[in-house]
Amino acid sequence: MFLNSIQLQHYRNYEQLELRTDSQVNLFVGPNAQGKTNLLEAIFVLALTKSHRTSKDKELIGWQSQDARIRGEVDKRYGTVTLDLTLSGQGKKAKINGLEQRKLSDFVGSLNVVMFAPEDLEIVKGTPGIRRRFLDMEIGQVQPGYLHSLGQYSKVLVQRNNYLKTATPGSVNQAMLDIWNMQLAEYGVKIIKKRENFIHKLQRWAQQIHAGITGGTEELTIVYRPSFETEDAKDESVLFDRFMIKLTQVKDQELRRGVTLVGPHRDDIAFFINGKEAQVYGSQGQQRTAALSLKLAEIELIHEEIGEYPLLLLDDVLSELDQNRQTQLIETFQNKVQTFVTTTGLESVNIAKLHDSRIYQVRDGQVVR
Ligand SMILES: Nc1ncnc2c1ncn2[C@@H]1O[C@H](COP(=O)(O)OP(=O)(O)OP(=O)(O)O)[C@@H](O)[C@H]1O
Repeated sequence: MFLNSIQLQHYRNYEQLELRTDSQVNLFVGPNAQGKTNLLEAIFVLALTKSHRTSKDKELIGWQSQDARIRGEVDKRYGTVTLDLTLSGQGKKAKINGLEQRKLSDFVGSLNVVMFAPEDLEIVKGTPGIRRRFLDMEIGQVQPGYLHSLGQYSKVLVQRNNYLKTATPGSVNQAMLDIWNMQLAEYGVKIIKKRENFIHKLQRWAQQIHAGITGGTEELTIVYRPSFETEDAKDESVLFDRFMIKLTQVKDQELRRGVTLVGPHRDDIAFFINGKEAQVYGSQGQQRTAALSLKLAEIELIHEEIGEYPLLLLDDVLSELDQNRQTQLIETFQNKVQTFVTTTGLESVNIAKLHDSRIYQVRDGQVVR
């Protein structure tokens, strides 16, 4: 897919912006704190309705304004679509070709993006919460229904946790807990199945790409770590039963601690390089290469799932990659993936390798071609 243009209104430090983005590679150059990341973030938000760096939508709205608007015109396989997203204190409104979407999950997936930013190193070395967020964002883009199951699961989880906080082993209303358990397991199993499937496919691509970057010296493996045994579960009903059994087993512990201890909200994934866990034993360079392989794998996976390539957003990462990894990255996206790159200086970018590129200067919320 190809983003022809982007318009912003009251988005962070952009009062008004209308920008044609008709090159394959779009380089945004400027000193710190001018709005380079804000622009990439806006494209990301148009795709996922959420920012990659904050969960508070209020932060995205210009300080002097009540709402922020993002509009993008996207060429897709079957035609051109105009996407509109409005963020305000009252929530979000999304339109496709002027038609308001009843559910945001119907809008997500109209534009697909893969963002690679310095903080993505945290997917390998950070907390499980960061990895779950990564999974949810990526699966949500390509699997219709995933975000809906996730939303339903979260609602049940909040209610169940509220109940566990007040109940004690002596006063528990088992009938009520059973209802929550069944709902939790019903939505939870759907999430687990989709995560398993996604990781399986991602690992196939990531392994191949990682071997390419490291000249075949490193083998990357991605392992799903659910909060209960899911292996060899033939179908969803087996998983459902295992989930319910596990909830029964931890019931007393949950009542003591006042929190739900089993389910996809406690899942994790682990990365292994040549059989050793990267989070524990990997060097900074190995972790960075693993994160890069993961992002490049995502590009291929999205292509496999939806039949077209996503946009690639590279926020301030080219300068951090050595020539070998930069070349690998450029060769992966060259000619097939429209790319948006931010950098403070062009000296670290191997411009000679880029075809059809355009340079934009970013200064204080203004962009000049
Ligand atoms: N809601 C907002 N309203 C207005 N301005 C904002 C808002 N949020 C952030 N800003 C401003 O945006 C600027 C930061 O922009 P951005 O994060 O895009 O920087 P950048 O150009 O990518 O710089 P760096 O190279 O340091 O990453 C800061 O000046 C900040 O004050």
